[in-house]
Amino acid sequence: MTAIRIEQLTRTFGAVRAVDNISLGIAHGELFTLLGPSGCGKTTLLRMIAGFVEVESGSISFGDRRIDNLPAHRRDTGMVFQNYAIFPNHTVAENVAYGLKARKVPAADIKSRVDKALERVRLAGYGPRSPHQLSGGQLQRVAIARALVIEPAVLLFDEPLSNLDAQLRTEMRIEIRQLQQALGLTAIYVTHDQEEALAISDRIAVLRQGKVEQVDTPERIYRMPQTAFVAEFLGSTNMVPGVAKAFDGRNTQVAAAGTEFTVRGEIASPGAPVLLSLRPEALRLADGTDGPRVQARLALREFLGPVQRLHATLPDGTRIRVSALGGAAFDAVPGAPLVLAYDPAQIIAFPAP
Ligand SMILES: Nc1ncnc2c1ncn2[C@@H]1O[C@H](COP(=O)(O)OP(=O)(O)OP(=O)(O)O)[C@@H](O)[C@H]1O
Repeated sequence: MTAIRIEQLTRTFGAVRAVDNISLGIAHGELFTLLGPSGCGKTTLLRMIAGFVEVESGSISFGDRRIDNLPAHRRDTGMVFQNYAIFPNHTVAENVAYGLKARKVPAADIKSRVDKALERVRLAGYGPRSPHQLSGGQLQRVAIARALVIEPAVLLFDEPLSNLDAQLRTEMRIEIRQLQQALGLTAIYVTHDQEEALAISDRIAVLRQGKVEQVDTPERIYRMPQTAFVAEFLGSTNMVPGVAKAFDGRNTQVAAAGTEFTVRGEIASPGAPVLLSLRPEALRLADGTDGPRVQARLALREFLGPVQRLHATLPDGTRIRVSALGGAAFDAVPGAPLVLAYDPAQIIAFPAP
């Protein structure tokens, strides 16, 4: 059953179409991420769902109930903000109790619900503390407890981890995911961090200039991007322009970078300009096994521990990055010839813009 249905939602600010005719369906128990670069409209869309930004046209429904005409406090959502939005002069317990008091929950129930929510975010016993006695990660957990305690139908996360340092971010995103799965919560999560989106989402909507570019599982978004924008935004890739040549019934040859690439499928008619996305991990140092390959030269090698990043120059001078496993014996010096092998199914072709 669809938990959230967004239909033809639009919001403009002056000349800017922040949200431009977006339609999406989100399932029960799904962690659904809105991902995109700054200004793509993800925060505006989240705030329209929360009720903080007015809907201009279109509709939002939770189950079979239309909610876009309700005030924010009657929408049954809990929101976790980027800046935590914790009241500094109230204790942790009072902060968590806030939504329950506003909903006139009897005092006797408040304490047990607050304790349970703090336990869920691993802060049992922290209720009497003052917020300034907590670390950034603990403050964000208080913010999550405060959103959870009202048992909302939908949990909304607005870049919840962007104020935390890198290590805490990766720890907290696992906590959020585990909590969301354990409680079976439906959640919408806004981030501009592609790794975070890939790591925690059931599905991701990539937004660009107020429109949905692609909606898919993390794996499909990464492996089968439908547009060059999605391919470039998620993970690093090498974009190489080329021209399609013949299709042999299985693969299309593409002239690019002073050489030829073999790409799975009939990607374009002969003579059509294309853009190839070559993920660094889709190329490897040829080891004598079969498969198509291209000649290159080593420009630079970065040793990164588990992997090495090779910067290679293709015959026309185009520079690409190639990931090689860190353990592979490799002692070539800059200028040395390299033979790069690849699987034609791992090269994605887009029509040239
Ligand atoms: N209240 C507002 N008044 C005027 N313009 C706005 C307002 N809110 C958002 N915008 C504009 O709408 C567009 C989308 O903004 P939004 O904040 O939704 O993007 P975003 O993807 O969340 O970006 P960021 O990651 O930087 O927060 C931007 O061009 C922004 O300047």
